[in-house]
Amino acid sequence: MKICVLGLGYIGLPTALLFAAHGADVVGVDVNQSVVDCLNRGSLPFEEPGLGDLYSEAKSRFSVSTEPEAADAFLIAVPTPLDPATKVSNLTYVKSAAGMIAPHLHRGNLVILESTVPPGTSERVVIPRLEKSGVAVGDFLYAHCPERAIPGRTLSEMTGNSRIIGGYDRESTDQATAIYQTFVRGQIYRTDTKTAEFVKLMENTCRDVNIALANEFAQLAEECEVNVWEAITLANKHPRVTVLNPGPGVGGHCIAIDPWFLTENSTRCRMVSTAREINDSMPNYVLRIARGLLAGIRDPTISILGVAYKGNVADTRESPAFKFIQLAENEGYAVRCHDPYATKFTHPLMDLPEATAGSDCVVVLTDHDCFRRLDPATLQVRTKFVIDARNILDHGKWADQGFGVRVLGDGTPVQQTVPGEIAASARLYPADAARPIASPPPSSISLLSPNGREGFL
Ligand SMILES: NC(=O)c1ccc[n+]([C@@H]2O[C@H](COP(=O)([O-])OP(=O)(O)OC[C@H]3O[C@@H](n4cnc5c(N)ncnc54)[C@H](O)[C@@H]3O)[C@@H](O)[C@H]2O)c1
Ligand SMILES: CC(=O)N[C@@H]1[C@@H](OP(=O)(O)OP(=O)(O)OC[C@H]2O[C@@H](n3ccc(=O)[nH]c3=O)[C@H](O)[C@@H]2O)O[C@H](CO)[C@@H](O)[C@@H]1O
Repeated sequence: MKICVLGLGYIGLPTALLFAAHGADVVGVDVNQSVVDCLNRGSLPFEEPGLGDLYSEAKSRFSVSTEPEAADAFLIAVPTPLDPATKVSNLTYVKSAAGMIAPHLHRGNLVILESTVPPGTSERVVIPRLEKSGVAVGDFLYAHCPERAIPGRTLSEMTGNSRIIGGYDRESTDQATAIYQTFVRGQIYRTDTKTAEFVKLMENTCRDVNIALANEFAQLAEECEVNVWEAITLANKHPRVTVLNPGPGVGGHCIAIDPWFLTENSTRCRMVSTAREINDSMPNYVLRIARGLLAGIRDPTISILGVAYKGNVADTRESPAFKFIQLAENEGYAVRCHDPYATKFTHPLMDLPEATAGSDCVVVLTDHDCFRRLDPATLQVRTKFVIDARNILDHGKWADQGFGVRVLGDGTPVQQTVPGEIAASARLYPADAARPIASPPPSSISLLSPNGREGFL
């Protein structure tokens, strides 16, 4: 079996390597020459736990190119970004990938779309472009097989998760199922292409709405001067309640985008767009807290800890840090950023001492594990304020070092946080107490539920 995988990013590369490691001959195709050069040098274009070992294992059956070639199966894993101005999906890359496959497509070949797309895209956009080959769908096989793996645990989820296979017809579903069964240990569920497209978007929209609810709870709790972290922990003791974690906003290439794909053609949606609005407003809310702390300080400097969209990853796509920084700079604050994982960002990334030197407020935006262990005694700040927008720091330790500690959702009225103090409710419910961990989590796990339940990431 020869498989041609178009798009060697966070999804396409691990998928291509898994196929190769399980016996297929794989040609990985990427239009970005630097990705191809990087792989040809034997390096990886990004980091993901286990990917280096998998690359070594798969190397002998894996080659890379900027052009597709004839194969038994083609898999499309190219980006599907959101147009920021219109909030409509940008299908340019998917269209181009289908157009690149067409000249190589033959009767009996299988084409799989893994990219996340609005419902109906396979039928309306992808299949017609593939048919320009002169082969009609039915004579070639087609399936939409959305990816569910979570960055930071991509390989274990790609192999262990259940999958949805949405075939154009029975034969397409059978063939696609057979290919995935070479490495997927999870259950495979069969459906049609449009339902598969819809299911993927529902999954991420469900998560976005639930995070929005947690973020709204955080704001409501503060209005009531209640610590939301304690409240969530207790609410989650109910057997049928699972509240997620509030935070500074929702980023990444999926959760912040896919709800718009689901609703882009709808005139009915209310809850989905409201959830997007709430999550997108969280940087404003965190900045409001900073504004309260920094009032009266001349030429204030904010130090951002974490610009990646979530803990223990380098990816900054759609990170809430972008909006927070832009708002902070518009407010007249100087901003200095530190992130031990991220390499690409709009602002210079500094090491920790440089990013915090002379700072008036440290703001934790990303839940990298290394921040949990940070020793505040080593920081040469000017004013000792810290805002923990992820509830991950050892708050007692920071307060002992003279920091005024403000945790997102801790219920402290802004004006009551003074240097050297920790909010009473935050002291009552420090991060470690709020998130008991029964056994050490895998290093890639960054978010634990307040009650430490599995499946909470
Ligand atoms: N990253 C995730 O966690 C994740 C999870 C599930 C689903 N998805 C979906 O998978 C798709 C890919 O996402 P990603 O994060 O891997 O993207 P990515 O940006 O990491 O990688 C995509 C790659 O495709 C290449 N490319 C663009 N056009 C091409 C073409 N015509 N032919 C060949 N290569 C081309 C780009 O150069 C890039 O290297 C998206 O639709 C995304 O929504 C992503
Ligand atoms: C349904 C689902 O699980 N889908 C996953 C998701 O992967 P992801 O990495 O984008 O997802 P998250 O980890 O949820 O992060 C998103 C943002 O939400 C913030 N967040 C999270 C939890 C919380 O309680 N409070 C928060 O504030 C977090 O910091 C970050 O900014 O989409 C992928 C692509 O489709 C899927 O493949 C993958 O299965």
